[in-house]
Amino acid sequence: MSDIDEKQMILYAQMANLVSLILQWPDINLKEIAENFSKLACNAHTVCDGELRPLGTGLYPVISIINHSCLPNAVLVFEGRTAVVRAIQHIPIGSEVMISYIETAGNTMTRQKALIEQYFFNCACPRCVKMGQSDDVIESAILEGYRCKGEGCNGFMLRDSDDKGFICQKCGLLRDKEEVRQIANEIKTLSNKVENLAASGVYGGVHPLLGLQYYTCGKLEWFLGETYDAVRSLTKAADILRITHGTNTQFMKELLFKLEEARAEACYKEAS
Ligand SMILES: C[S@@+](CC[C@H](N)C(=O)[O-])C[C@H]1O[C@@H](n2cnc3c(N)ncnc32)[C@H](O)[C@@H]1O
Repeated sequence: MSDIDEKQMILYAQMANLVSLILQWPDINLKEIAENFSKLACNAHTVCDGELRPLGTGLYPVISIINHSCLPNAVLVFEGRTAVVRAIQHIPIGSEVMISYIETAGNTMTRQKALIEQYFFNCACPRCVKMGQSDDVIESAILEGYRCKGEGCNGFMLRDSDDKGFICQKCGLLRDKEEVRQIANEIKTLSNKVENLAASGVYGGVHPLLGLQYYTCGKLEWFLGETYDAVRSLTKAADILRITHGTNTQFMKELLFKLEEARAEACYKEAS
């Protein structure tokens, strides 16, 4: 038994014990409960909102028969509590529909670790088999993402709740407007690089995270008064996300509404 298996087994046994303590049933079968936790972990999916923020965990029997690939041909999204699988490329008859269980924007080592720890398998998808090759090394560098530049801190920067700037989730460092501008440029450069990779087939063409990156970038550009750039980014976001998310969700309606608003503002600016 590997260290990971042992750690997970201990965790499930502890969780089963907790259930037993809460329920206080005389004939409770601890082994069965621990096994059920283990089955749940392998078969459940994280329910997310339109912007892929996790809301909870759900068990969907039909969805749980779908295998994983880090280069999937379909995506799993949620419309409220309803799970929807959408093709993101043409899937020939007889080919397996595959979704990603994890964040595909991680580098190969990070993805492999996540899959082993939660799903107990070694992924041999077309991206994972390239581990260590030059393509994989370049991809890792691109996927490092935006990190806090605070001394000694490597936390991630996220938009703060007031939408005034970016705040590090680890050390609390706040970035001012000029730095937000730099971040927008970095995201744009990153998105363009990811788009180039997508075009070369590494991401399979359409990816919800790429669409969300354009969406974030468009909102930032709009916030900075760069309306034409915002229209361009929001249009790219809409082109991708209408495939991965459909057009009927509240999230997409908001995006399309923002795009219309940005277009109207751009027209007004041009006319005045
Ligand atoms: C949600 S289930 C998927 C359906 C499962 N293959 C079945 O037949 O019921 C998740 C489990 O399937 C297996 N699995 C999924 N994708 C895989 C892949 N690409 N390679 C190997 N095993 C995979 C792993 O054992 C994982 O824990």
